Formats: sequence, structure tokens, C-alpha cells
Amino acid sequence: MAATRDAVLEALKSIHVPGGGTDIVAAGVVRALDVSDGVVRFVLEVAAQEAEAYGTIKDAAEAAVKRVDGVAAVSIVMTAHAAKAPPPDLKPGRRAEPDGPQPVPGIARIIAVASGKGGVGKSTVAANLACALAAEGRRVGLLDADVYGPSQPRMLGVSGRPASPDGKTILPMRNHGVTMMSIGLMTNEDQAVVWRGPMLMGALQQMLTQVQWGALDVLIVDLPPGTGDVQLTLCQKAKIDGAVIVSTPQDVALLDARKGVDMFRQLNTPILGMIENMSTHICSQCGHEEHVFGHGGVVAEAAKMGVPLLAEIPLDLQIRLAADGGAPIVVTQPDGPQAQGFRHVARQLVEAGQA
Ligand SMILES: Nc1ncnc2c1ncn2[C@@H]1O[C@H](COP(=O)(O)OP(=O)(O)OP(=O)(O)O)[C@@H](O)[C@H]1O
Repeated sequence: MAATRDAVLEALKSIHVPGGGTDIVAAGVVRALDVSDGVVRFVLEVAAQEAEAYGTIKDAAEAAVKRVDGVAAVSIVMTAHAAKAPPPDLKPGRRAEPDGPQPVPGIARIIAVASGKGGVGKSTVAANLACALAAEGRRVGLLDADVYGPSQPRMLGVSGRPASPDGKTILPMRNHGVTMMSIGLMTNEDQAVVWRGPMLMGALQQMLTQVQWGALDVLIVDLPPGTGDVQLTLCQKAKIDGAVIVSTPQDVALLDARKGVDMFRQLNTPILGMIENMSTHICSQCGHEEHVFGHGGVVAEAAKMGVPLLAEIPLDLQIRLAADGGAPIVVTQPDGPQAQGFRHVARQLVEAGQA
């Protein structure tokens, strides 16, 4: 007999919140319950200060659900949200508590790689930039926060689930000199993930603070395209030292890129510059240069917005084959012409003390 959602909820109602009283279903702690093909998934959304007490409750909930007829597997994700802030203490002579975005311990700088529109090559740029910075001798981390299409595991050639030996912290993956963590490694491949706001914030915060990044000179964050929850959460939680905006030269892409620049400006995040990707195409057969998506659009837009243009990256088959094959072009052909734009950006950022 297949397990039903009602039967699972009934089982969860037998588990009480810490200290007794009401049950976890009535308390609204059980979220995003999904029961399909005998697999039960849900989120326990709890206040940060109660997270420890919920450790045993999570175990009890798992055991109770496993006893339900037809349940083959149970996956519970616990997300901790901060409690409501206490009212401000207006007594004179008190030192102000830190407020707003905070630096992440051990990470000297954070650079966000963003794009207004999807598919413009933001992840390709992030992967190449991270590897190029590592080649410059920087200690580099790459956080793939593209919840809608995490592609860094494929681009950096890593797979498998990150280990968590102590159950509290997560060991990142490492390849090509870059320490990497991806939201894609925390979910099942091919699984369409519908993220709710609080789940997203929990996952992002976990990846920033619970991953053992070690000491880093710079953490590159590959953001999802657009101007949504992830961008806002990231800039509100962590001190972002700068954003790099990737765009193709087409008008539609530029329009969205402008929105991205505006958003970072509103969040007081410095814009380090724009990168024009798929700028020009040189035919590998005859050497003829074509401007597939137009040319020069980003340089003009960057000038209009008073933002530096960091590089123009060609549309090139080698770049795609390298990125999709698990070793970015700056790793496979560091001296080739296709890698030079990325390496130039890395050097510029290092020289400017930005990476
Ligand atoms: N300069 C380039 N030359 C050739 N192919 C490229 C180039 N840049 C990116 N690509 C290819 O285009 C595709 C999309 O690139 P990528 O995944 O980096 O885009 P994205 O902006 O991160 O997309 P998404 O919005 O889905 O996250 C990939 O297959 C990638 O290999």
C-alpha cells in the first residue's frame, strides 16, 4: 500500500515540540511535506535558538514516519531561522550591536557573479574566473548559489555528496585548485526543486557559514540570473565586496543587466565591472569574425552606467567544450587565446586588491 500524506501527517502529530504542549504539525514547524512513491520529504523550520533541542525531535519524527505503512525512505531538512529581533536598547552609553551584512569568518572577500538574464554564460565566467584566480596563487572558493540551474559541479568536474563527518559542518569539494560547494550537490540530480523563501535563505546561510571553506582570499558566488530572493538574501546576510555582471551584447540581455546593476547599487554593493560574453565569434574553419549577438553593446552600456568593462569573451566552441567537460578553458588551454580574457580579469582584480 502506498503511503499517503494524511497518514504521514497523522504520524507527525504524535511528536511534540520541545518542552511538550502542542505537536509539531499544529505548531507549523513541518513545512513543504512531499510524499511520493514511498519517499517522504519535508522541512522542519525552527527558530535558531531551538535548533539543538530539535535534534532529538527530528530523529523521533523520522522514526515515526518510517513506521507508516508504505514509507520506504524519509528525508528531513532542518532550517533554522532567526528569532524576531528584540526591541532596540535605547539606554545611552551602550555600544552598538553589529547590524546589516556581516563578513564571513575566514573569507577575506566575496565577489558575486551575476547576470540579468539566464544563459548568458554567467556560470562559465564564474568557473573560469575562479580557476584563473587560483592560477594567480589566490586561495579561491566557488559557491554555486544558482538554485534554478546549479552547473558548477559539471563545470569543475566534481560529483557525489559532500561529506559531513560531524553532522554540523559540510566538507566542500575541490578541483583545479578551487574549493567548491554547490546547492546542486545538496539536492538530487534531475530533481526539480521548488524553493520557498525561508528554505532558500536557510540553504544559502548554511552554505556560507557551515561549509568548511578554510582560509580564503576570495569566495566567488555564482548567483542565479535575475534580481530575486537569493541576491537579496546574500547581500543582506553577507558583506559582498563586489559584483561582476555578465551580459551578452543583445539589447534584451543588456536591459536585464541594467536591472542587475541597479539592484546591487541599491544594496550598496560595489560593481567591479561588466563582462561581455559571446562578444564575437571567429570561425574555426576560415577565421572569419562574426558578431552573432551584435558587438559593443556592453561597452556602451557600461560607459553609460559608469561601470568598467572588464573583458570581452568570444563565443568559442573550445570554451563550451571545456566548461561542459569539467575543466574550464583557463585550465585546459591556459595559454590559448580563448583563456586570455578570463586571465586578464583575474589579474585586474588581484592588482586592484579586489580578489
Ligand atoms: N563564451 C562562450 N563560448 C561558447 N559557449 C559558451 C560561452 N559562454 C557560455 N557558453 C555555453 O553556453 C551555455 C550556457 O552557459 P552558462 O551555463 O555559463 O550560462 P548561465 O548564464 O550561467 O546560465 P543559467 O542562467 O542557466 O545559470 C553553456 O553550455 C556554456 O558552455
